[in-house]
Amino acid sequence: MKVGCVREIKAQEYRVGLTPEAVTELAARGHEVLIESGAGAGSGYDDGHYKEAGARILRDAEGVFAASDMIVKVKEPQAEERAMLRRDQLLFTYLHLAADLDQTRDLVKSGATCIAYETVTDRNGALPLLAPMSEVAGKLAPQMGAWAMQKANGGCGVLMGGVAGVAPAKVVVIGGGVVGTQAARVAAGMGADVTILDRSIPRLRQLDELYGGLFRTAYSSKATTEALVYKADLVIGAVLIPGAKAPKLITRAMLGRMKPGAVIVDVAIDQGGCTETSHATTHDDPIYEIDGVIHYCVANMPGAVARTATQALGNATLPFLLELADKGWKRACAEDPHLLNGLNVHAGQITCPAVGRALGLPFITGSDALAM
Ligand SMILES: NC(=O)C1=CN([C@@H]2O[C@H](COP(=O)(O)OP(=O)(O)OC[C@H]3O[C@@H](n4cnc5c(N)ncnc54)[C@H](O)[C@@H]3O)[C@@H](O)[C@H]2O)C=CC1
Ligand SMILES: CC(=O)C(=O)O
Ligand SMILES: [Mg+2]
Repeated sequence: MKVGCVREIKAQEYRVGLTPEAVTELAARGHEVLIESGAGAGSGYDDGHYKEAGARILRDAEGVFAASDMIVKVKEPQAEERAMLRRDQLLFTYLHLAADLDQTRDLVKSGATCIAYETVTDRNGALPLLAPMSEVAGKLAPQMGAWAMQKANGGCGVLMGGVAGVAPAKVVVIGGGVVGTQAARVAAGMGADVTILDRSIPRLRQLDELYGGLFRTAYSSKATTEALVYKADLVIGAVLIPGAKAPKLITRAMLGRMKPGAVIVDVAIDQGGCTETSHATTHDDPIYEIDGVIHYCVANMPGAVARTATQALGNATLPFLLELADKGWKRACAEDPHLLNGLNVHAGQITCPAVGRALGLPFITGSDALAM
C-alpha cells in the first residue's frame, strides 16, 4: 500500500502522524511511504530521518494526497485538505466529528473512508488511540491552569501549592478518566487541594483505592458539581461520552457564582466542551474571559509538547496502522471489531451512530459499511 503523511496545517500544531520508527516498520513489510518535506520538523524529525527509514520525500501535500492509498495524520483534516480527499482513499487521524458539522459534511461528500483515532476501542472498553494524548493533555492542564490563574492573565492570583501558612488552590476535576486522573495527579503533586468528580461509581472506587491520600473523589451530581465549582480556583473539564458531544455541566448562570478570576481549563473542548460558554481557542490566543471567569479551551493541547506527544501517539497507532496497510481497511475492520468502532465515515455515509445522533444526520453502522 502507498501510505502518505503530510505536515499538519492546523494553527500551532507541531505533531506528525508518522514517526521514522513507523516508516521503518511499514517499509519492512513492503509498503511505500510518502512524506511531505518538513512534515516532522516540529517534532524534531527532519527529512533525512525519514529517508533513512525508507520513505520517499515529496515536495508538497498535494503530491502526497494524490499518490497515497492511505493518509495518516494527527488532527482533523482542514478544509483545504478535505478538498484533496477522494473516494477510494483511507484517512486515519483524529476527527472529533460530533462537534464539527462542516467537516462531517465535507468527509461525507469526499466519499473517502475515514477512521477516527478517538473512537477506536480496546477489549477493556477503553480508547487506546485517545489515551496517550489524554495523558499528555491531562498532565498539561494544571500547568495551563496555574498560568491562567496568574494576575497578568486575568486570573485570581492564587498559587497552586500555596505557601506555609497560606492555603493552596482548590482544584476541581470533572471526569475521572485518563485526562482527569493525570490532571488530578499533577495538580496534587503541585500541592493543590484536589477533588475529582465522576458519574461512574466503579471508577470513583478505583481512583479512591489508587490515589486516596492524594486527592478526594465525589459523585458528579448536579448539586455536588455546583457546590464544588463555586469554591474552586481552577476547574478542569475532562468528561467524555465516546463519539458524542460533551454534556454541558457548567452553565452560563453558574459563572456568576464562581470566584472572580477562577479558571476553567475545558480539555473536553474537542467534543464541544463541558461548559456552556466554551469555544475552541488556539495556542496563539488560548484564553478569554466571560463573567469574570477565565476560559482556556485549546483543542490540540498536546501540540504544545509535540516531541513527547508524537512519540506517544506513534507508539499507540502503529499496530493499527500495520493492520490497515497489510490488509486494507475492509479486512482489517472485519477482523477487528475495535478498529471497526473507529470507522466514522465511508463512501458518503456516516458510519458512527454517536456522530449521526449528535449532529442529527442519517447514519449506518460499521457492520452495514462492511456489507456494502
Ligand atoms: N483538548 C485537547 O487537546 C484534548 C482533549 N481531549 C479530550 O478530553 C476528553 C476526556 O478524554 P479521556 O479522559 O481520554 O476520556 P475517558 O473516557 O478516559 O474519561 C472520561 C470520563 O468522563 C466521565 N464522565 C462522563 N460523563 C460524566 C459526567 N456527567 N460527570 C462526570 N464525569 C463524567 C466518564 O465516566 C469517564 O470516567 C475527551 O473529550 C477527549 O477528546 C483529549 C486529549 C487532548
Ligand atoms: C485528542 C486530540 O484532539 C488531540 O490530541 O489533539
Ligand atoms: Mg483535540
